[in-house]
This record gives sequence, structure tokens and C-alpha cells, in this order.
Amino acid sequence: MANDNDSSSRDDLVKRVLPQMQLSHASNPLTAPLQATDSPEMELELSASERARRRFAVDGTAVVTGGTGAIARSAIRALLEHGASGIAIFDVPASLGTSSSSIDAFKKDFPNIKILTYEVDVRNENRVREAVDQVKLDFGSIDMLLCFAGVVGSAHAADMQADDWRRVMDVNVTGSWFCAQAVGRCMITQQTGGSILFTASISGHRVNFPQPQVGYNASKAAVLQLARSLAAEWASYGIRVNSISPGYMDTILNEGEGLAAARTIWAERNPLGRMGDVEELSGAIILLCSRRAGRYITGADIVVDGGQIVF
Ligand SMILES: NC(=O)c1ccc[n+]([C@@H]2O[C@H](COP(=O)([O-])OP(=O)(O)OC[C@H]3O[C@@H](n4cnc5c(N)ncnc54)[C@H](O)[C@@H]3O)[C@@H](O)[C@H]2O)c1
Ligand SMILES: OC[C@@H](O)C(O)[C@H](O)CO
Repeated sequence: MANDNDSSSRDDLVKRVLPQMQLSHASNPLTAPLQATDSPEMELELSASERARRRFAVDGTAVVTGGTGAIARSAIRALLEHGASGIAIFDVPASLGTSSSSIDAFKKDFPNIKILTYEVDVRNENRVREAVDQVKLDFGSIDMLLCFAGVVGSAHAADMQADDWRRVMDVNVTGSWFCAQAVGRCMITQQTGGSILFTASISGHRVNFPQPQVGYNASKAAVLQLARSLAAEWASYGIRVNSISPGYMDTILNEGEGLAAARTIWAERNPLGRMGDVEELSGAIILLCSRRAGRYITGADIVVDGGQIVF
């Protein structure tokens, strides 16, 4: 049997797959440039503010994992403000239980938009699939997936226990993958395209300092590569896959035991001299999720860190 690395089988693959991809791109409205009806000339009839609004609008239903967390809550509000028609919040029962007031606030501020919660531990593949099927039934389609579910762990590499390593990898990498695969399959079947956004981190680009976080750093580097791999594989289905890499945001994740001294160091080593506010991630999130503004952006990562990684 031919081996994948064998050059003849690689050539064969290219011959079989490439023309199909080119064909599908040529006739694919999901990946083609904007259509004539969306052209700037046609839109001159609209007011400048309406054109600006449309440029950064998002549409359809978003599944948001880790949806009650600090960054996710800010992203949900931005999605609602920019036109999302439905929000499906995935999180573990304990977090859903303590966040009911935030979810009620969304419902109060956006009374005409369906916002539902689902108890989902992203590490549980069957539960993820079941919940994605349920979202499809509840909302009719899934157009965006934003993966925020994540955990952090600090330990010296020499002392780190296998369970600590697995806990971080299982949520941050495998959990993100389970959700992306389930939603990606749904988007492929719908033939509507869509946008998938992963949350990587500056930790995926360089080693965090001063806290020792070998597992967390490795998990976020894996998330970056997960995004790029899916971007390449699913582009012809009109599914764009990107990531954001936040720097040190002022959230509960960064308030853990032993991080007080680290917070001072992070701010001192930041060109803007401070940690970030979750709201400061919204622009990048909306850009990447918007079908129009983000139309030609896939396989990209946007670092939002106040310049932390250039120092
Ligand atoms: N806060 C930062 O500075 C920062 C920086 C870079 C990247 N990030 C990443 O952003 C994401 C969100 O971080 P945050 O600061 O909002 O943290 P957060 O702790 O406020 O939110 C994380 C959410 O993930 C959920 N979660 C954890 N395990 C889960 C599981 N098994 N299944 C489903 N949900 C689960 C939690 O319940 C929580 O709602 C994480 O992936 C984190 O690694 C955060
Ligand atoms: O690198 C920044 C973050 O990913 C994270 O907030 C931090 O490392 C957690 O301590």
C-alpha cells in the first residue's frame, strides 16, 4: 500500500483534490468576492452610517463555549450589538448556575433575540455532539462558533502531575476540537459556510513570564495550529477559521493564588503599561466573525495584548 509520504501518492492526491477545490471555488458564492448586488456602487444609496454598520455586521446564530466566562460575556454582548440573531451558550452547570444574572441581563437588553443555555462540558464528545444537534433544532442553523472554554494551570515543569497536564489539554485543545468538529459538520451539511473563532493566547506565541505554565503555553500553541489546519481544510465549504490571542486581560483567570506579583510584572513589561480590559477584544472578535468584514480572513490570528509580546 502506498505510503502518504510517498511522492507518487502525494502527486495523485494533488491531481484528484486540487481541481475539485478550484472548481468549487470558481462557482462557490461562499468563497467568491462580494457579488454585484453587494458592491459599493449599489450601496451608495445607503447612508454612510448604514454602510458602516453593514460592513461590520454579524449574522445568524452563534454557539459560544465557556459562554459565561469574562471574555465570552463581553463577546456575546458585542455579537448581539452587531446583529447576531441567536446565541447558544455552552458551559458547565456550576458556571451557568452562578451566571444567571448576566444571562438575564442579555435577555432584558435584547428581548427579541433567542438566547439559550446548554449544560456542556466540552471534554465530553458525546455531550458536545448532542448539544450541537439540539442547537440546530432550537435555532434552525449554526453560523458562528466561538470557543472560549478554557482553564489555566501554573506548575513547575519538573513537579507537574499528569492530571494537571491533562486537565489543561483536555479543555483547551481537545474540547475546542470536539466543538469545532461538531459545529463544522453542521455547517458543511447546511452549505451556508460560517465562522469559527478559537481563543489562543500570547502564551501560544511565546513563553509566559514569570509564572511557569508549560501545559498552558503548549495548549495554546496547539490551538493556533488547530485553527490554521481547519482553515485550510474547510475553506472550500465557506467556513472561515481564525483565532484571537489575548494578552493579560484583567479577568478572574488572572487572579489566582500567587499571581498578584505576576500582575505587576505583566503590566510593567507591557508597552501600554497595563493589563487589558475584555471589552478591548471585541473589535477583533467582530472583525473575524463578520461575513463581510472578515470575508477574506481565514487562518489568521489577531494578537490583542497591548504590545506585550514585542517587549
Ligand atoms: N484572561 C486572560 O488574560 C486570557 C488571555 C489569553 C487567553 N485567554 C483565554 O480566553 C478564554 C476565556 O478566558 P477568561 O479569562 O474569560 O476565563 P474565565 O475563567 O472567565 O472563563 C472560562 C470559561 O470556561 C468555562 N469552562 C471551563 N472548563 C470548561 C469545560 N470543561 N467545559 C465547558 N466550559 C468550561 C468556565 O466555566 C468559564 O465560564 C480561555 O480559553 C483562556 O485561556 C484568557
Ligand atoms: O498569556 C496570557 C494568558 O493566556 C493567561 O491569562 C495567563 O497566562 C494566565 O495566567
